[in-house]
Amino acid sequence: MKIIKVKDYESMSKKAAFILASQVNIKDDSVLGLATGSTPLGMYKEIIQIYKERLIDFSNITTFNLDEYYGLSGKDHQSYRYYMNQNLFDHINIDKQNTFIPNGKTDNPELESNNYDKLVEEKGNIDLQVLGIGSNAHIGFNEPDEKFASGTHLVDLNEETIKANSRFFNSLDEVPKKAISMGMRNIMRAKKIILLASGIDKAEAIKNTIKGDIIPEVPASILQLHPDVTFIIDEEAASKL
Ligand SMILES: O=P(O)(O)OC[C@H]1O[C@](O)(CO)[C@@H](O)[C@@H]1O
Repeated sequence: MKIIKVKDYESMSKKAAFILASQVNIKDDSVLGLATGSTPLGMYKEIIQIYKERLIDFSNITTFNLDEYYGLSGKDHQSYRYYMNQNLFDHINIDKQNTFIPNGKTDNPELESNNYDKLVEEKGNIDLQVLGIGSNAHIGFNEPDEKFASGTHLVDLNEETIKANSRFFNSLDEVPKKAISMGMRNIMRAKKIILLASGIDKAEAIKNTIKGDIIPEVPASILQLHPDVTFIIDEEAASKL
C-alpha cells in the first residue's frame, strides 16, 4: 500500500490526473475504471486540460464506471452516465461506444449485472481503477455489510449514503434508494488502483481503511489485500492516520 499525502484538493486532483494520463500514455488501449461523486471532479478537469494541450489520446481507451443509480436513465441529469458525459467524455476524443456504465433503467438488474461483469472480463479486466470513498468507507456503492459483495449487483443504499448524496438532488425524497454497483471482484482484479480522498469528512473512513481490520463493515479495507494500491489523500483526510 502506498500513501501519497498532498496539501489539498487541488494537489490531489493534479496528482491523480498525472497518474491517469501516464497510464493512457504508456498503454493507449488501457481499460480504465472510473468513479463519480464530487471527489474526482477536479481530476477530470485536469485531464481535460492535459487533453487540450494534446498530450493524451483517448481514441483506443475503454472505460467502466463503478456504479449507476437504479431507476435513472442516462438522460437524467442526476445519473452517473450524464455526469460522466458532462464532466469528461464530452470533452475528450473517447469513443462513447467504449464507455460502459450499468444501465439504471434495466428491468432485469441481475442480468444487467452479470453482463457487466462478463464485459469487464472480455475487455481483459481493468488496468487502472480510480476510486473515491464514502464517509462510511464504501467504494463504488459497496456499502458496509456482513460480507464483501463479489460481482456487480443491485444495492440498497444506506441512510448515510442517501443523506450524503442528497446534496446533488432537490430533496431527500428524490435520491434513488438503490444502485447497481460493481462488486469487489472487478475492483480487486484491477492491475492498479488509486483511491482519492479529500476533506475531514473522510478522515475516519481513511483511518479505518488503512489501519483497521479487513472487514466488510469497512468495505474499502479490502484494499489492504491489493498488491498495487495508492492512496492520494489530502491533509484533512489523512489527519487521523
Ligand atoms: O466523492 P464523494 O461525493 O464524497 O462520494 C464518495 C463516493 O460515493 C459515491 O458517490 C458512490 O459511489 C462514489 O462515486 C464516491 O466515490
